[in-house]
Amino acid sequence: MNEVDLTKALKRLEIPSFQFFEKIGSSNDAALTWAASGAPDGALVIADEQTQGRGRMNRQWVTVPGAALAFSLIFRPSPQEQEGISLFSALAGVAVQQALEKTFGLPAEIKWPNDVLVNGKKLCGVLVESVWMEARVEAVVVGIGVNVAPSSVPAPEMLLFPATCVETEADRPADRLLLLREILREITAWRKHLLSSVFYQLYSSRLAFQGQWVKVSQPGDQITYGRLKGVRTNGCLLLESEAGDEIALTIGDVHLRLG
Ligand SMILES: O=C(O)CCCC[C@@H]1SC[C@@H]2NC(=O)N[C@@H]21
Repeated sequence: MNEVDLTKALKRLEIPSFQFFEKIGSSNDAALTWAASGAPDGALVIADEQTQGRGRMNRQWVTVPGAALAFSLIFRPSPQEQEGISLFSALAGVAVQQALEKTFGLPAEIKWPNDVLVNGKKLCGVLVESVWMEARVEAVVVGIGVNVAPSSVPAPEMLLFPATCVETEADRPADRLLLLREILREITAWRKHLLSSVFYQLYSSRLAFQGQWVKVSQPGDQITYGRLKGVRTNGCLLLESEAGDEIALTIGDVHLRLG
């Protein structure tokens, strides 16, 4: 990946401005800095390699050069979007899921809130961070990491959840820039429908583990068990407890409950 190819790939997409780094700490950190100094809505930070890539709940996210996609988008939510800020996280999951389904014919699913799985293994993670100004969100940074080539998949002992990559699942070489284009196209298209029932239905219909018993690990070593019922329109996860009560969760890691 280089700046010239990237410029060509981003042509005719609604990306007002971008920063490319061959090597960076974390594209989310660069995007947060740029957001604080006036980055426009839709600006993109992309890196070929990250040395301090971050995942949800402060986990490490490894990005080796030449093998993955690691990028962060900066959004300036409109007054209407302020009502559904949490849906930017779902937007990233839906966009990657759709791009993989349409471009590679992969049976991609979304592990709530926004990991993308293929055949039960994770190939994309999303880290959403917000910049607040009093009660208003000034900017949302949506960081997306996709494992594209096999060398992007960390060793099993480094993983909390089994992982895979696009090329292994599609059984063919994958062009990172083509995939980036498709993801960005999906993000732009679905952002226009973020608060609509069509978006909600798509997100719900691609959710992994529907109707299955799951375990949700939350910060502070809290664990919640239940049958996965779906999501609310605001993106909360809905479980049904063994006693039949409804449980709504705003944060956590979903795993299938074994036994
Ligand atoms: O699965 C997760 O916990 C989320 C992983 C998010 C990784 C992406 S890669 C691009 C952006 N920069 C980061 O440091 N993290 C996100």
